Amino acid sequence: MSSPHIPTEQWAQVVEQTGKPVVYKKIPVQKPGPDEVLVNIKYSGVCHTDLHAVNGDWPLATKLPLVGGHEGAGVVVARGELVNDIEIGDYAGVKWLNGSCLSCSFCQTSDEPLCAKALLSGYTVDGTFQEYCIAKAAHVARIPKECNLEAIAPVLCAGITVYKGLKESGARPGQTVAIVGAGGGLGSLACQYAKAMGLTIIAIDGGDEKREMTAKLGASSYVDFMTSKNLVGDVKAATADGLGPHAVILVAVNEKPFQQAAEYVRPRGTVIAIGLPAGAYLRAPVFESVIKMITIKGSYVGNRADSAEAIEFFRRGLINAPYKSIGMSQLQKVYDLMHEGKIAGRYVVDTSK
Ligand SMILES: NC(=O)c1ccc[n+]([C@@H]2O[C@H](COP(=O)([O-])OP(=O)(O)OC[C@H]3O[C@@H](n4cnc5c(N)ncnc54)[C@H](O)[C@@H]3O)[C@@H](O)[C@H]2O)c1
Ligand SMILES: [Zn+2]
Ligand SMILES: [Zn+2]
Repeated sequence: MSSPHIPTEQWAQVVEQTGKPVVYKKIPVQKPGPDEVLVNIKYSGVCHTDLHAVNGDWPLATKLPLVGGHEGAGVVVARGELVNDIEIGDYAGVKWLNGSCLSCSFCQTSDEPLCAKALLSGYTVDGTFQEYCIAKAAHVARIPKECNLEAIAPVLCAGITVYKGLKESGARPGQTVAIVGAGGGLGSLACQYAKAMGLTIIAIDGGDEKREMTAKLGASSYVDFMTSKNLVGDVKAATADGLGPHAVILVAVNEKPFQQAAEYVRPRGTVIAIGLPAGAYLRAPVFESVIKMITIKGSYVGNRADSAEAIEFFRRGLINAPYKSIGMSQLQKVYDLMHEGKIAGRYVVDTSK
């Protein structure tokens, strides 16, 4: 394939100052290093993590100025001289894990997200809210040509993360999982992955739009956290025997549900914390946790194999989560809606607009 034309300047959304609106402006296109690729990002999903980065509310500093975004789907347009397993013209995805050292004990044992030297797209290195983004070739997601780049973008963080979380929960086909924050970006994908895995789903979120959406995505019941007078009782009551769900996937952005899950999870059940509300703590009653033999775990994105598997579920047509499209120039509007909790599903930005 002949080399594509690569401009020297491009449009990007830049965080110049934490806590301030993002700035839509032209910035230079970078050149990939020896072990990197340059991906012409066509579409990027907007994850709540991007909003945490803009707000600077996590105990981990971002680079500044910063180009956010880590659900970027596009086409490889250049590669460094050491890269020989991905071709110019291939579809590729830039994920949260932009790169890792590949040689520490975590990288060696497929726990790359735990690498102390991990590079994080849209956080410690520039991400996908630009037309051309750099990523380490080893970590770039391989996307089959038959996949729609717009629809697959949310899989690159939300999909991979919830797929990994569901696996970490140990829930088996036929068992019940509660998805907390089911109407959001991660939650809507969690509904689809859980359905594909043969799990019964209790969706927990707020409002009727999310109730209707999660029902379409495969949830068999819905508990509205905004109107429920006894959330713990309502979640338990949503299981056939009233003993609670086998697993709980926490993808909400508030602390409260992180303090309730241990109370309604089934004896021997597992609570998986994925959402990262600022300054929040998990809470569990010691007595019940012990006599119910509960497991509580964190789950953080996924490794390269998890990523490939999550993409394969999508390629097979098992994952159809709703998304709304908008030009990248409108990114701040998406953040404003997200801040208000008004987004059902995911927003995907088109970098050409
Ligand atoms: N662990 C990881 O690897 C990982 C990866 C990606 C994102 N995240 C984090 O996951 C969180 C969710 O991200 P997102 O993009 O899906 O956000 P989102 O804003 O799209 O969705 C969050 C959902 O939580 C719901 N919610 C709020 N309070 C709730 C409550 N009390 N009970 C039930 N639902 C409630 C909201 O209504 C919303 O639908 C963020 O904190 C993000 O940073 C973690
Ligand atoms: Zn994310
Ligand atoms: Zn490492």
